[in-house]
Amino acid sequence: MIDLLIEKIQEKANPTVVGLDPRLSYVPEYIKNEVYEELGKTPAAAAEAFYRYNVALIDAIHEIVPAIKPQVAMYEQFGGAGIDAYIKTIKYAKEKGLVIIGDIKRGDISSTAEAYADGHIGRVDVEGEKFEIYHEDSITINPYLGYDSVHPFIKHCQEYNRGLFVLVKTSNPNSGQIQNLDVAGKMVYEIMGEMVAEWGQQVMGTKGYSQIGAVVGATYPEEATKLRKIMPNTYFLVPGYGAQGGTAEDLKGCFNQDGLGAIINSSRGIIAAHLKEENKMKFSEKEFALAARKAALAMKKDLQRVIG
Ligand SMILES: O=C(O)c1cc(=O)[nH]c(=O)n1[C@@H]1O[C@H](COP(=O)(O)O)[C@@H](O)[C@H]1O
Repeated sequence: MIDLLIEKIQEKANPTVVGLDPRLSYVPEYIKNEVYEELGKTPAAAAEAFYRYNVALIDAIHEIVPAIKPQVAMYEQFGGAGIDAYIKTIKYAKEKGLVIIGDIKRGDISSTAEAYADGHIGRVDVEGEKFEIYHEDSITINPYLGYDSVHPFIKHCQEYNRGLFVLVKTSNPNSGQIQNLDVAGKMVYEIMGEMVAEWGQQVMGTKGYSQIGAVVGATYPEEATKLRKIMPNTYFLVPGYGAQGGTAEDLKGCFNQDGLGAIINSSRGIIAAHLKEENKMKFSEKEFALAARKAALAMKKDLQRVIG
């Protein structure tokens, strides 16, 4: 997965991942009206609205960005239909050549982690027949239960050429409550960074980076710079740019000298660009995907300032 991700980043000259975190309030009225007519005002209609919205967004951005990151909570809140919309979105994006980072943030004891790993980045077994269910190229996981909870995922990265992005230093305001605790002279996030770097050595790709990446928030540039040194061969998935206040300047420390090492996420900043005050007059309701495309192009340009 990591080699493919790097290839796509280089091909598009753009280290951006678009977060597909749909909300009904972002979906234009004409799409909602269509699905409500077909399915009523139901969870199934909400899920179908998300799918149609995503298809238009993917059509508009797939030539600009290398990857998407669908956030599973947005879909699974609507039950089975929501999960179907999540899977259909992934299949559609893969047909368009995009790399998929499934933002599922799983973490549990080893036997349960195996089931998550089988379903998301491996195969499920039904009486000896193997099935691939979600088709993500990589997923996010929460490592704070320790190595036995992470190992089943690493095994699948080896077996199926998949990737992980492991939460190390998250972007949210309270992330320091635990992640910045000082433990014998080191911060918890630094210790986690060391562990992730070490785990990653088991599954190195061919371009100097591991299949095991790390989530490092754009909102904590100092921590990101420290982690870059602790984890030279680890790709960073960096959320927090845009809507959460992270700027291109804050991202400098996330990249290596080779201009690689980080992929920057923006969700609301791209997929809800049509709702920004300054865009409301520029784009009609039907042009929401064009607004997203313009936002993705603006982000690409902004990032080029820091990586050259
Ligand atoms: O793992 C993540 O993707 C993630 C980790 C983190 O530390 N902070 C964070 O915001 N995220 C996700 O990144 C996305 C950020 O969305 P925007 O703030 O709208 O760009 C959401 O899907 C979050 O769940």
